Amino acid sequence: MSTPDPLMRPEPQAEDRDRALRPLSLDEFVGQAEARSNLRVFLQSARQRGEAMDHTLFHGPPGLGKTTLAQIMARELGVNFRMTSGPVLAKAGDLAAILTNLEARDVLFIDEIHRLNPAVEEVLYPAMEDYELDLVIGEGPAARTVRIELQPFTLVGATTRLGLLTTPLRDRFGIPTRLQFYTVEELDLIVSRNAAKLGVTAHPEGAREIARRARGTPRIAGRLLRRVVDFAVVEGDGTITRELADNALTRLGVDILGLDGADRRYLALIAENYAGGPVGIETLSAALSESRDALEEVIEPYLLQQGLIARTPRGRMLAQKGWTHLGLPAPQPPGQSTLFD
Ligand SMILES: Nc1ncnc2c1ncn2[C@@H]1O[C@H](COP(=O)(O)OP(=O)(O)OP(=O)(O)O)[C@@H](O)[C@H]1O
Ligand SMILES: [Mg+2]
Repeated sequence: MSTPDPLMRPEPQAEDRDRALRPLSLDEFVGQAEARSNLRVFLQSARQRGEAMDHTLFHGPPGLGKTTLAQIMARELGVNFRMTSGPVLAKAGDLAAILTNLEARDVLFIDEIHRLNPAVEEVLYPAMEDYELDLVIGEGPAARTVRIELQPFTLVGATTRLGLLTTPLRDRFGIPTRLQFYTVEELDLIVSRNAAKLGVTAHPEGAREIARRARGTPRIAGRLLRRVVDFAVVEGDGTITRELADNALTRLGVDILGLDGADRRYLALIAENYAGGPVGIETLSAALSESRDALEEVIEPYLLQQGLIARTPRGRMLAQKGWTHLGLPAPQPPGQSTLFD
């Protein structure tokens, strides 16, 4: 898959230094007000009853804080945090080994849980429901099943693709939680706090400019902040002013709505080659040389949320706001004519 603008792609990268900026408690975690206030209740209840918290599923676009919230849960529960991911668990035995090593009330985090192998998923069902593991020992006629009791634990799953989860797995999560894009105000607070953590001075309008152009995503806000700091250090006096942020972001190819080159190519393709659509996702994927998954998981959610495009049964369409953003006139709806034609 080609990702031409790594700066603006919200997926983690090897060079990601997100860790230093990661909030460690629910109080420090900005935004997601509804999810946060519910989690606060469930966490406290589990603590007071001395029981494992119910299994929790976080879903939503990349970089909105799923992994961060899972870590915060373990911390607030005062238990161990064990982390793995769907594609890593190749065999049922891999998961069994992890499950049997959990201590009472531990949090087991499975990232990309929609990519679990079906054989591994089967092991998860009784583990989630009854804290039991059915293991087959031996082969052929000598094979037998042994049941192993597990410590009660909390499974926290994360996925960018809720639709790809099987129904039985989805149904076993007592606390499904959707994460939303952040508002500019929330991102502003995150950027200001992160600037302080990095020891740089940001004017309020400077922080606001970065927030406005962070695509609703804290991971992108963190990454843009670091790049703007680079410009501030090298070309300014180390202070992030609005003008400096605006200049730096424009030079990085981030436009006033926070769209990057890949986003704009997506919009321009629908406008220029397909007269605004509708156009099918496979066609877009081929024309842009981006995988369908990348379009659906990374590019489209924000464009939809911003009202730049619309999803219809016949494909994607450019919305009025999309035409305006590209600086192009929207075509007249069929059957309507202007005064001059
Ligand atoms: N609410 C928040 N407040 C402050 N920083 C946040 C918040 N949410 C996320 N972040 C920052 O954004 C970065 C990305 O968050 P995180 O890794 O939790 O996203 P994710 O949803 O797990 O992404 P992915 O789907 O790619 O795994 C983290 O380093 C964290 O510092
Ligand atoms: Mg994550």
